[in-house]
Amino acid sequence: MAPILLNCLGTEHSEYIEQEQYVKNPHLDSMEEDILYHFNLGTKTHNLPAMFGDIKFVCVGGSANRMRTFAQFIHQELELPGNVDDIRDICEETDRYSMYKVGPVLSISHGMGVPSISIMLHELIKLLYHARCRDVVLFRIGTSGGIGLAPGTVVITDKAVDSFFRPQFEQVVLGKVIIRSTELDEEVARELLQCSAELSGFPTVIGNTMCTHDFYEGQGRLDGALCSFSTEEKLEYLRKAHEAGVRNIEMESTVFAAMCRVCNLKAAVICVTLLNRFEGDQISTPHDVLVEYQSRPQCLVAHFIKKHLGLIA
Ligand SMILES: O=P(O)(O)O[C@@H]1C[C@H](O)[C@@H](CO)O1
Ligand SMILES: O=c1cc[nH]c(=O)[nH]1
Repeated sequence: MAPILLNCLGTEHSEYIEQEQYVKNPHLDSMEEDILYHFNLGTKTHNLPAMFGDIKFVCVGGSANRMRTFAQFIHQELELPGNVDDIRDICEETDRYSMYKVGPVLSISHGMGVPSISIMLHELIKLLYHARCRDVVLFRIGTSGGIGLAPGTVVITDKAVDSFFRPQFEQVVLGKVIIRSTELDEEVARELLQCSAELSGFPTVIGNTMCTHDFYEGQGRLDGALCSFSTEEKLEYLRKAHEAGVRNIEMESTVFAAMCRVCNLKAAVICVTLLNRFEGDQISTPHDVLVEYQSRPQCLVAHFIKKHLGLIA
């Protein structure tokens, strides 16, 4: 079955794709009410422009605790009034995602894997649309497995690629495969690299990020409950990935890049590497070291936000 190319290589099939607004769905305008079910928010029950209209930066990451920590960190970094312990989870009545708003910054968890982040992104992008937000930049701040990098290195994604090293995301819609491009905003990536040079606290590189649909077999690990390949086959695959410019592996970047791109949202993926996959599969680094590693993408993004808000030169 031939795939449909949507917003890939300049191919546009629908006029609405070309509109500048964030949502790309002609059906939304005729709905009386839009319930963002997994956020427990809605257009009739909440005044979304009043609650979220000033959002300029959205940071997303897998874990609810990480995103609460980030909200508290950015509150301190922006020197906002009030107590960090009072920052509350806007989605506390659902247990799907956590969401924190700190001044112009929204911090949201997305769980693990493409389906989980994809549902979150549909509702987030509609939220930004209903709230009439403008000029929003999205960041995924995550963890990953590195390829040929020292653990703790931060990778700013150039292109998000699939398991065949292709810069694309495939979505099955009505039984047909739709392919979307996964290119990210080059300027934001360059600015983030510059932020890293200014902070000079940890190694940072720009490289391709491979997004898989599994942590174990899908990432060529030998330590899952199932494994059908040899150590040599694993290493050959990782070597091929490295040759294709892949520097880290995680599980959300392709759909994140694709949805942001179609919806005219500037976006970046910044993931710290927890291990060098040429050297092993198990994550045996002590907890306190992992916590410090996870803070690195947060520091980079906080620096970027402070520069954009004019708080630092
Ligand atoms: O944002 P996180 O750190 O959750 O991203 C990676 C990819 C998977 O979701 C998860 C696997 O451990 O970590
Ligand atoms: O190896 C790793 C580490 C974190 N997240 C992943 O998806 N893979």
